[in-house]
This record gives sequence, structure tokens and C-alpha cells, in this order.
Amino acid sequence: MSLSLSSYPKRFAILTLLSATRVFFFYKSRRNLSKRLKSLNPISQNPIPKTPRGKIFFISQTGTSKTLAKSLHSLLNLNGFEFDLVDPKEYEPEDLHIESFVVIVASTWENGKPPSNAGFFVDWLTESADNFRVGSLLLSKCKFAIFGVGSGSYGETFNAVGREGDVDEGNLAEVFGKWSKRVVGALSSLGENGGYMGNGIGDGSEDEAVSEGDDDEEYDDEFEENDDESGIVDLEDIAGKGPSRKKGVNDKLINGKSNGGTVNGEKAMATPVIRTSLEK
Ligand SMILES: Cc1cc2nc3c(=O)[nH]c(=O)nc-3n(C[C@H](O)[C@H](O)[C@H](O)COP(=O)(O)O)c2cc1C
Repeated sequence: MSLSLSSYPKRFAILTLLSATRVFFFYKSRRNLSKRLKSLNPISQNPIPKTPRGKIFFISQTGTSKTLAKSLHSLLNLNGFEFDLVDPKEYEPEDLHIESFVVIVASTWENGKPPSNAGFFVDWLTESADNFRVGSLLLSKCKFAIFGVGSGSYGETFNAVGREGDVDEGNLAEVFGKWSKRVVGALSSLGENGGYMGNGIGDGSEDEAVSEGDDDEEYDDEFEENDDESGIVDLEDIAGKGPSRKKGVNDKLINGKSNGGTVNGEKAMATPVIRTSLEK
């Protein structure tokens, strides 16, 4: 026995056999592990194949909200929902009326104001929303969800831009992760109800995971929908008449004079939009 094992060819053959067996079992265990990990994530197993594109805006000064928005972007794409990650400073708010799905991840900055990358965007929204004729129809075709990032230590201005996350609690990623899953769930149920497929506009049925302006419901259901059908102002008419970053569009007439895109030396916000609505 010892004679035969000590011969080099036989030793070599046994070692080779042992190595091959080890490689085989290692390969099998890796495959089992990856199968188990996949089964732990049922959402990503069945991605919904067809979705209209939505927009995720990040309103961020030092990158926290941007990082969260990026992770949500990956999660939504992984689950088959096509969204663009958008810096609001690169976006013309007058185009909001054509969006079907908007997610905003927004930090609050000094004195309860939004970070500078969204100054124009937020002012535009605020002024338009404050106008009783424009406000209710501004996002009438759009489902939207907002996650706010702020610090409780700022008291009254805590999360003035949007609610939900408190950096002081030390669990921002966890809170955002849970909220993100609820967004995926809301989108999935819209898809199941036929409200998300095709043109991406919900049919307004009660089955949809959307609410209609009730403050309490807004944070139960991730996607808010403005369903006001009163039709006082046609946003199709307003589009292109408001302030714009697109070349030439900002040069509007205010009180009959060209403003060069500014009012009193400052960039015009929603004033022309509101003016248009009031003149109708
Ligand atoms: C100068 C400064 C002012 C802030 N003001 C507020 C505030 O008024 N309300 C609030 O909720 N959080 C406030 N915060 C906290 C920020 O919202 C928090 O740090 C957040 O993570 C920043 O997100 P960002 O990196 O996306 O800009 C402030 C932070 C700084 C540094």
C-alpha cells in the first residue's frame, strides 16, 4: 500500500481528483448561495417590462439627497421602472405639466429654504401653486412622491421643503430604504391596475395607490395625484408662456416691456404664468 501511494504518478492522480472534487463543490455552493440571495429579493425577480419614463429630482446642497436619489434610481430601474435622475437646475419647470411620474428627494437648507440647485424650480412651483387658478392644475396629469431630508435640530424649519427623514436620528438610509420600497410597491400596484402601463397616466380609479390631496393620506400612499378636473386654466396654453431656461423663452413681455428674462434685475419666476392665467 505505502509502496503504491508513494509512486509519483498515483499521488498526482489522487491529488488531481481531490482538487477537481473541491472545485466542483465550491462551484455548486456558490450557485446555491446566489439562488438563495435572488429568492430573498422577490421584487427584482419579476421586473415589470414596460414602463413610461418618470423623473427623480434631487434637491441637494452637499450630496445627501443626491445619493439617496441615486439609490432610488437604481432600485426603480432594477424593478423595471424607467426613471431619469434629474438635477432641477437643468430642468425647465414649465415642462412639469407633461410629466406622468415625479419623485422628489429634497433637503432643507438655511432658514428652511431649498438648496441652491433648486431655487428657481421651487420658487416656480411655489408661486404657481399659490395662484388659485394655476395651482390645482399644475400637476393635474402627474403622480408624484416627495421625500424630505432635514435635521430636527433646526426646529421650526425642520424639513420645511419635504417631510420624512431626519439626519439626527442616524437611520436616514433605513427610513429612505423603507420609503423607497413603498414607492416600488405603489408603482407596482399602479401597473397591476393598468394605471402605469401604456401612457403612464392613471385612470383615476379608486384601486390606484394614489391619494387626492388629503394631507393625512398623502404620506400613507406614496404617489399623490392632483385630480382637479375643474378646467379653469388650460396648462397646455400656459406652457411656453412662463419663465423658461430654454433659449429665447425667458425674454417675455411684462407690462408691455421686454424683461430679458428678469424682473427688477432678477430672473423672472412664475409671474408671467400667473399673469397668463389671470388674463384668460
Ligand atoms: C447651514 C445648514 C442649514 C441647515 N438648515 C436646515 C433647516 O433649516 N431645516 C432642516 O430641516 N435641516 C437643515 N439643515 C440640515 C440639512 O438638511 C442636512 O444636513 C441634509 O442632510 C443636507 O442634505 P444635502 O447634503 O442633500 O444638502 C441644515 C444644514 C446646514 C449645514
